[in-house]
Amino acid sequence: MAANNNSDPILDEGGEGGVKHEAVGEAGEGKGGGGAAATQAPAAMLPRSGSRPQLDLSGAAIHGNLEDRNPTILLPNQSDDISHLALDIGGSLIKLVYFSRHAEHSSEDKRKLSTKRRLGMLNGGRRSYPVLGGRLHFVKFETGKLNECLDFISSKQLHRGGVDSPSWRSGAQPDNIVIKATGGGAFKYADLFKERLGVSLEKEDEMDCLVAGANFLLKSIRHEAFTHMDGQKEYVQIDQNDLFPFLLVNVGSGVSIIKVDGHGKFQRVSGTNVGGGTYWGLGRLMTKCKSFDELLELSQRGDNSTIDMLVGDIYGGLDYSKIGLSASTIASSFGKTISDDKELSDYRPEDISLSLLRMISYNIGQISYLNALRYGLKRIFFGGFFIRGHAYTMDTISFAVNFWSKGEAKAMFLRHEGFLGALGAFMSYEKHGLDDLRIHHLVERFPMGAPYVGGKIHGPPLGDLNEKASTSTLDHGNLNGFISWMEKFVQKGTQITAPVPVGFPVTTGMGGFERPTAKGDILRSDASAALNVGVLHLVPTLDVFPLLEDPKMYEPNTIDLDLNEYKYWFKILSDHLPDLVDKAVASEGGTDDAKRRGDAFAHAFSAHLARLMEEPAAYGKFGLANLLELREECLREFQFVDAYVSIKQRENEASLAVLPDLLMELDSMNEEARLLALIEGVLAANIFDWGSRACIDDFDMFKKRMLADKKGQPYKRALLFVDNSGADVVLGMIPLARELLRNGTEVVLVANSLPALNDVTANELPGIVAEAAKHCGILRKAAEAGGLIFDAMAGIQDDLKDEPVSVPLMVVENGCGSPCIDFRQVSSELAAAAKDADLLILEGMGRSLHTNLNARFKCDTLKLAMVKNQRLAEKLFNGNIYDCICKFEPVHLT
Ligand SMILES: CC(C)(COP(=O)(O)O)[C@@H](O)C(=O)NCCC(=O)O
Ligand SMILES: [Mn+2]
Repeated sequence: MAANNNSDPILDEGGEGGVKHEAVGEAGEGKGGGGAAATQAPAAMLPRSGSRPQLDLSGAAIHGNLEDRNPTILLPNQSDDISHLALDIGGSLIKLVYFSRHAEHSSEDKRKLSTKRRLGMLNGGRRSYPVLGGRLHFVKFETGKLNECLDFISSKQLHRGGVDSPSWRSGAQPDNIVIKATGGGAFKYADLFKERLGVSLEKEDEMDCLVAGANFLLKSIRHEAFTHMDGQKEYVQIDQNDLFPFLLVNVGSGVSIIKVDGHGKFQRVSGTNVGGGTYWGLGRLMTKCKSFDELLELSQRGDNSTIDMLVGDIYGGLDYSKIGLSASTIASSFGKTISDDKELSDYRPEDISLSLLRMISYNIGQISYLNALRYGLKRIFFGGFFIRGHAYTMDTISFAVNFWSKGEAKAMFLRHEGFLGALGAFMSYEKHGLDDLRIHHLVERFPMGAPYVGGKIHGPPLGDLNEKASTSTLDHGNLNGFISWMEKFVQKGTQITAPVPVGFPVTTGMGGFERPTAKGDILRSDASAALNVGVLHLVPTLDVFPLLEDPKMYEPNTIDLDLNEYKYWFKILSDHLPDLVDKAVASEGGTDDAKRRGDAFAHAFSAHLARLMEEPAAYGKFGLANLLELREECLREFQFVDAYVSIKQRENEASLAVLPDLLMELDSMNEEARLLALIEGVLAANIFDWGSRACIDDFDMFKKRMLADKKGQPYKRALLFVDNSGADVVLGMIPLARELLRNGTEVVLVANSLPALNDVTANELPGIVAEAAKHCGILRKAAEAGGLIFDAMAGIQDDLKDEPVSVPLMVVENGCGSPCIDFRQVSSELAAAAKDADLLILEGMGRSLHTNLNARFKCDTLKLAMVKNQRLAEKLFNGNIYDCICKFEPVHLT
């Protein structure tokens, strides 16, 4: 399976987290590696892989000539002095945490800047949090391969603060660089670091670091902690106000048990010398295994009953039920080996490994439980290299804790378990900037390491994309008589339906506690954990949407992705992949380079899908929205700026051509008929199909609010979350916006920050509105007053004061680069624009069906979508494909 094939260079990381050390010096971020990325033209135009705004624009001012198309924008609060690298050098592994800053492009900044001015967001002094725009990467090396680690640091110039740092740019040789490090190796290898990199290691206390790392993770990452029982991972939402005290058990070579009472407040209350080193040491002696992972892998196929003495062995196969012991409970680890006159060589190494693993895991679980009992703690978090995401180890520990505590105490594990110390060391920099981070400032991405930068792409080629048959999937029905513009807009969409050959892996749940279910040779542990821990994008400009009724209870995804759902969406996405690759390659001119990147993208995305099929919870709690966003992020990683760019342009042009007719038709209707035509128009244009029934139809309620109640009180400000380019926005949402403007409502068009499928972006929208405004006085007046038309002509209204101004029509970005929206993480400009809003209109399947169908807001909300998927229509509404949703949720009724 691709996801676990470490020799596949798609997985060969080295650039952006993940793990692989094999790729040292090869990949990079398009700068440090000095590889081919720098020579690729599209790359130069693309903010790499960040679907979120990254700069702190507070206090921004334009320097130089204002007439200049791309004037320099000075960002006084965008600080340079950010710590970049910290290390945890353990006996087995070296863990690196490093930070890379992320630059954004001035053309985008201009639009944002003018929007922020209009929203009055440039007021006030400095931010309340330090600047963190950038990414936190997690990388591991075996300590035995320390040289590779040094090469990696050197190739990326991490010890000099990265390639962006002033010292690097000026070519100066800084002679007194200090890097924070923890773990025994910080002492042992200090001289080597000085010799090879010219840096001094500043030692940080290991316990301090472990606790600081754990506290940071539990505070800042939404799905960091999980339970693991019977092969099932379940993410636990930690209440920030109820985090302390807890027990932190770090299982490294030995085991430390720490009672944590708060930030920097902890006590090492116990420990045991029987830990990971014991398992590895004894295991190595008894099985001749060459590595820890090999030993762990052996255990997967083991049967410990040949070695351990079980209760049933003593009680003639019976349970000892009086004291609650089943026949299969281990009475004595390795107990059977005393009575036989067998030699070591008579036992299977697999069985030995499993017996050892169970012995040590139980023991750790039991000692941890006893300490939790001693201090009255209910939560025990386990970390350290011994766990390494190994399902059976976690199950064994969980079982022990559950068993001894009779279900009272909970064993939990951390996704970044191996990085607690390194993270803590990073936090020990004076200006690490992580202290004030909130969950909503962090976005985790799972890059594959962009292997097209210098590496070769292995695996079967996708074949000649041009040879694939195209079929039309759009079916155009009747127009119900009154929307004659539709006829003029019939344009055939094509879709390639050839499937990508990616096998369905088997389930990997452990399926019961007593014995690990054999699951081939795949060990989902450190070896493949490269794909489990992503890169943390730190985005200080993200906010929680202020109109969410209850942010704590909010869950963006409408359906849970269980394995069955995964299988279904896996197939949909796989089926769609060749078409997407085709479009992406064409969008970059169809060059050889674009083809190569297209292949790489397809492989990388297929590997993600395969990984998730193997373990749906591998990347944290992952819903359909995350899956759809992952695809967009994957495209961006392979430097596809906008796969649908020309399709979008074509459809915008075609739609704009028929807009005048539509507006004329609408204007000839009475108010009531017009509102119906407008809402039907939005729904029809969302898929470009109709003849459907409404499975949720609150139109009459909305009409009452808009028409009957309006006279006294029209909406003050409506946020219209737009979806697709072309007919959807031009012939659906813009006419609806126009109607609201006509009623005296301010309209904020909210669009994606970055492209996703054929969705219109916030950068494209002013141009489209300006074109539409040519045909309509209402739009023209509103767009001019809001400065939109000036934006579209690439100028900025610099005469605007810094106070918020009431503008009738404006465009803001939503902070997303996905077809869906997670209202826990939106752009700060959207959050600012929401302050005075009393109507939300969410449009399209991604934003109002896959996500937010059940979301509640503090103001009236209209959700409009065409259900373009049969299964979903059946599942959610007992309906059919192309049914419509017109869901109106006025606040006074809730
Ligand atoms: C990707 C989408 C969420 C985009 O829909 P939109 O938000 O543009 O209405 C949606 O088209 C979708 O779920 N497509 C997959 C459905 C299918 O192919 O059956
Ligand atoms: Mn869309």
